[in-house]
Amino acid sequence: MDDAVRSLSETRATIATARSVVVKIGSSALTSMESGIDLRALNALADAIEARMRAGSDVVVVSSGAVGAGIAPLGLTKRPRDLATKQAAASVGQLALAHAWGTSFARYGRTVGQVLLTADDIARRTQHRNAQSTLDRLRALGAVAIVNENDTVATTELRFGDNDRLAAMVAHLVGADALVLLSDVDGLYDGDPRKGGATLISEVTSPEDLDGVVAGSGGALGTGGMASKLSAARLAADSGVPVLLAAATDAADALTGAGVGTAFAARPTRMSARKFWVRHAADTRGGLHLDAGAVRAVVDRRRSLLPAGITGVDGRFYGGDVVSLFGPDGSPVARGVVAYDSTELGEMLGRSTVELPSELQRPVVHADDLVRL
Ligand SMILES: Nc1ncnc2c1ncn2[C@@H]1O[C@H](COP(=O)(O)OP(=O)(O)O)[C@@H](O)[C@H]1O
Ligand SMILES: N[C@@H](CCC(=O)OP(=O)(O)O)C(=O)O
Repeated sequence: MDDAVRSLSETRATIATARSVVVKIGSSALTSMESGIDLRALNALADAIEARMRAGSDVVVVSSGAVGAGIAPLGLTKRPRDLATKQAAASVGQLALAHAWGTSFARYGRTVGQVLLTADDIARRTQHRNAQSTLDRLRALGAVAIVNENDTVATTELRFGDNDRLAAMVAHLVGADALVLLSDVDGLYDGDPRKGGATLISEVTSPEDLDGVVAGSGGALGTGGMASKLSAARLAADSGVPVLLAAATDAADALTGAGVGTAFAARPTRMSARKFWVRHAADTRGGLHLDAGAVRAVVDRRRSLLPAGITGVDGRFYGGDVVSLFGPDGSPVARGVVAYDSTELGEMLGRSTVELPSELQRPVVHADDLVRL
């Protein structure tokens, strides 16, 4: 480890030396309303990413900017608000964006592959695994994956909502050691920096560091603003991936030394892929209502859920689906993979395991498939 890395905090040193990195670039840093893609900015980003790859890291790029890149070519003057025009702009812009990344990395003889994902792809376990294999294979072949949401097919319900969240999901999907969010702002401030008087926060190590922080909306081209970056940083950190939020114009510094921007510490142990999927990615198909004893067993004592503590079943689901678990007051306390169909559970409710036939004696939700909220 060189001296520069040694003098950084542990979180920054981890990001600076991470073997596998997801780099997310926001629309505001890559595109403008008047002229679409900013090729100079994109080339500078590709330079910084290529340098990091040559230093031995694998990099996956999550690139926003499809809608932003489609505005000028379609003769529009502002970011569209309605879904159909946004999707039309994205279809024009994504083509230009992927082409621009391809041309830029070609300067180094590096190939790029386009990976467009919807939230549904991450929520369904087989698609999730397929996306994982594609990203792994691209990496193994030395190509850079350029990931974006599949905007032209993602409907309101199936959207990630913002690419910060998508990037945090991808970081977990590829087992990244660090996530770098590059934007038009040089880090997290305690208030909206556009309003003046705000102070840069250099490091976030616990939720208390965010007390009093006002995360405002984004620019004219950005989607989620600072609130979505904070929630993505929390999601990544919660799953064991440290995050650096920095300005895209500082990409070279962010990717070589990690000495700029705001660093978010990760929790020490990485959540298993299965638990991450249950907690953050999977759609829930129904719910189980628990009595107070079952909530104590599942939440406090980390036990499996047995039929005796279940008082009600919501919705129709099948064994293997993810369901929500609710406490006696109706608030969600956990999520987990259910072992039985909703129709089977009806007769099992409230009964102790020994009273049930042997084929119904497995826990309803096994402790290994259960995440507390
Ligand atoms: N507390 C805050 N700290 C930093 N930036 C903030 C804050 N609140 C609001 N912002 C604004 O969030 C913007 C970045 O969000 P956004 O436009 O969605 O970026 P991107 O396109 O990179 O995803 C910045 O331009 C900044 O003005
Ligand atoms: N998928 C959209 C990006 C949406 C988005 O999250 O944008 P941003 O807040 O700039 O990261 C696009 O490419 O335009």
